[in-house]
Amino acid sequence: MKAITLVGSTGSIGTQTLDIVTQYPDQFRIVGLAAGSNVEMLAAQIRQFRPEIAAICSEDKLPALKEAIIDLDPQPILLAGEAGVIEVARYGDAQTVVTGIVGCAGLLPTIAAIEAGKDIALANKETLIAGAPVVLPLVEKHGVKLLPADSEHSAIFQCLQGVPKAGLRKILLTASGGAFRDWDVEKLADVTVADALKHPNWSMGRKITVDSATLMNKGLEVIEAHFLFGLDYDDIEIVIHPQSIIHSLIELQDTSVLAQLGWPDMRLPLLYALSWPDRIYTNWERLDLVKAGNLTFREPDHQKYPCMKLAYAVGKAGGSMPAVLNAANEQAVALFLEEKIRFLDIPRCIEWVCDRHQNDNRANPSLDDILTADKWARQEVLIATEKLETQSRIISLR
Ligand SMILES: NC(=O)c1ccc[n+]([C@@H]2O[C@H](COP(=O)([O-])OP(=O)(O)OC[C@H]3O[C@@H](n4cnc5c(N)ncnc54)[C@H](OP(=O)(O)O)[C@@H]3O)[C@@H](O)[C@H]2O)c1
Ligand SMILES: C[C@](O)(CO)[C@H](O)COP(=O)(O)O
Ligand SMILES: [Mn+2]
Repeated sequence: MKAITLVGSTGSIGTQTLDIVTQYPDQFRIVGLAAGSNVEMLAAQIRQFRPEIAAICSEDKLPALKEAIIDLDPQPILLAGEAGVIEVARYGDAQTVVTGIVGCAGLLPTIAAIEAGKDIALANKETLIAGAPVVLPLVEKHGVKLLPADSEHSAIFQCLQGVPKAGLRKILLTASGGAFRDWDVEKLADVTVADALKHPNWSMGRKITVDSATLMNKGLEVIEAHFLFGLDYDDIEIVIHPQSIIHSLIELQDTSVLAQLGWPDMRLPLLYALSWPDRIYTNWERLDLVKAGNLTFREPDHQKYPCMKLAYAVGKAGGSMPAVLNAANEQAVALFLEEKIRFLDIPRCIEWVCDRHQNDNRANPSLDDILTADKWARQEVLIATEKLETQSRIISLR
């Protein structure tokens, strides 16, 4: 029985992970749960999974959480705030921590889990994109496993089983193309939040769904793949695959290509991150290639979606620049979701902020450097939106 802790338990990744635990009570048990502010759902999860410890980040929600489970005996340890979430991440005999927190908010809990010797089932990609210069050495130092749960990186990881490290030549990251893949570029100026949240294939949290629509999710995943698998950026390619059946591919030195296929269902990469190196039998719908139908592929449109090239350039720059890109994206997407900026302002703001960090890029950033860069970038986005508004200047996109 594997003991797991789940941070971000009330979100898309979190609830799908708990669906797995519910289906396999003989395989998994929950040690800790942590959420942001959804006190009702967290209370229900505590009641169902009876963790030893739980935390809610929004401190003002702690009294309501205590009240909601006051009848439980024994009581879990209940904590609040960022410190509480961090404590959950490092607590007890959990062997694996599933990182389902959205954004760079997942960085410190992930570091705490690694330092406590826990394997990481990595769904939260922002943690690695922003924090790799600190996270990867800690993974090495503490001898823990970093198991990819992002669907593409799980596909690559699955294909790599049994492949010698020197055998890998290229990674081919597939992309659905997001909500606007069939829209004319002229129409993107006026898209609404509701439009952007209509992902063609996956049901996900709001932030990542907008990232899929801007293709920044794919740009972030290029950086994620570089850090996870060590390939140069020029050997990581993006291919648009509208059906999201092939979850990515690897090309080997002899030009052979291996792929992992399945229905677009995040439970599969999550389950493999928890069961690796074993495989657990499921009664989930098997892939039916005839039912899946035609599998098509096309080149990414870098004119329509500048976020991908921006991410490649930032990844190659390295240092603290990926942390700046990530934070600027988080802030810009949040402003878009609040209907304070337009969809096309997202890449413009990010590029403006990254341009302004170039001379301050820290080649080997410490954790403090990363956190400082993150905070700076979020502030800079607010300045960028004013510039965009007042100067109505169209920043030339590369
Ligand atoms: N969803 C997918 O299919 C998918 C696939 C691949 C990778 N990912 C990655 O997985 C991560 C989560 O994505 P998601 O779609 O599950 O997001 P989501 O549905 O928005 O859920 C985010 C979770 O994080 C919690 N949270 C937010 N801020 C927090 C904080 N400061 N401390 C503790 N918990 C906090 C939220 O809590 P409350 O709701 O209680 O506020 C919620 O449980 C992202 O990094 C995403 O890129 C997601
Ligand atoms: C489900 C997924 O892994 C989230 O990262 C996938 O990447 C989303 O689809 P898209 O190809 O980025 O649109
Ligand atoms: Mn993905």
